[in-house]
Amino acid sequence: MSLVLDNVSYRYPGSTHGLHEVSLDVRAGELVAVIGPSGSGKSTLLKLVSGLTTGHTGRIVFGGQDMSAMPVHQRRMGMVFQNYALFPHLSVLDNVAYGLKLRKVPVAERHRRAQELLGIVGLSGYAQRGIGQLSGGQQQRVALARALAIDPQALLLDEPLSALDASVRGHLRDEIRAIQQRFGATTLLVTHDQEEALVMADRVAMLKDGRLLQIATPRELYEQPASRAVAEFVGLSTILPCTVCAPGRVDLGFAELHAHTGSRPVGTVLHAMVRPEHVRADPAPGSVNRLQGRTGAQRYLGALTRYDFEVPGAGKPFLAESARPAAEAIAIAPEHIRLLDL
Ligand SMILES: Nc1ncnc2c1ncn2[C@@H]1O[C@H](COP(=O)(O)OP(=O)(O)OP(=O)(O)O)[C@@H](O)[C@H]1O
Repeated sequence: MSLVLDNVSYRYPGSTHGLHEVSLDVRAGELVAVIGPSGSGKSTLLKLVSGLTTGHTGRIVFGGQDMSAMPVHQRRMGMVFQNYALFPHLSVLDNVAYGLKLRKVPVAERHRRAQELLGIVGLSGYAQRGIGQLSGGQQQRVALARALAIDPQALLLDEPLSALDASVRGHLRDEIRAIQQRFGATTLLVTHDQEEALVMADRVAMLKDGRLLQIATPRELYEQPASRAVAEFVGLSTILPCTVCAPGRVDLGFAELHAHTGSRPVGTVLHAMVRPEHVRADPAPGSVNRLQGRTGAQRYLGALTRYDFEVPGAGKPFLAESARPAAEAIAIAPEHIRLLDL
């Protein structure tokens, strides 16, 4: 079932913070990751969809039905939060079966279903354990099994992996994605981990100051950010102010470069963005967009070295990545200069 937010706004009582005119459309079975700086409204968005927070304007429509007046437990949405919110006094099995008990499913049936889900999340032998006897990763799986037990039509995941260390996180991330696809659950995933968003999501929605800046596939978001705020938040880049000085050319003050200026008239002021992997080291003399300078700070990353390349007059270095740092010059192909309108 698809989830549609249509011009949704919410303000916390007595404050100006919240969500401002957010419209987005999550297709049936799609996983949309919600990213953005701290305080941008990610959790607020999820709480409004879940019904834990009420009082928005605009419409939240799930499966064609307006959810505004529907109580939380009728929404058939499975939720997993950062702190798991498991019941410490209940066994693993009873935690997973909890939502079914609320829905008055008979005991034998709910235990059967809970066992089945524990199998799916890889915890078959743990049904009778207490929550305190589980690792963080195992607790996270219980939370996921509990969310899935009610056969949800939507999954709302708020930083579900943030408490886990990197190796468990990577593994569980793949598992959550596989389970989500298997269940075909329409999913919103809040994360502050960009890599998690890019790897797991069909599309990524970026919020800032309670507003939706862009929703796009991970590739589009990285390669074609719609604004400077998105470009700065997603991945590494060098962003410099520039002016269109002729069709197909921009003036950065210290150099003129060939770039795809499109229909922008001469004199347009904007920003040029370059990703580090698109900075070519030591191009032949006479190459297009060749810039002379010197390599500054270097960080060895194994297969690659990430380094600063200082071009006189640029004001800040170009961030570059290549097998070996440039000795005296770099070049950036015109198609790799992304122009961002102000
Ligand atoms: N109960 C509340 N009362 C007033 N303001 C709140 C309340 N909860 C959150 N806010 C404010 O609303 C804004 C959005 O908060 P929200 O928790 O949605 O952000 P977030 O993007 O999830 O942040 P984080 O990444 O830090 O978890 C913030 O400015 C926050 O301070």
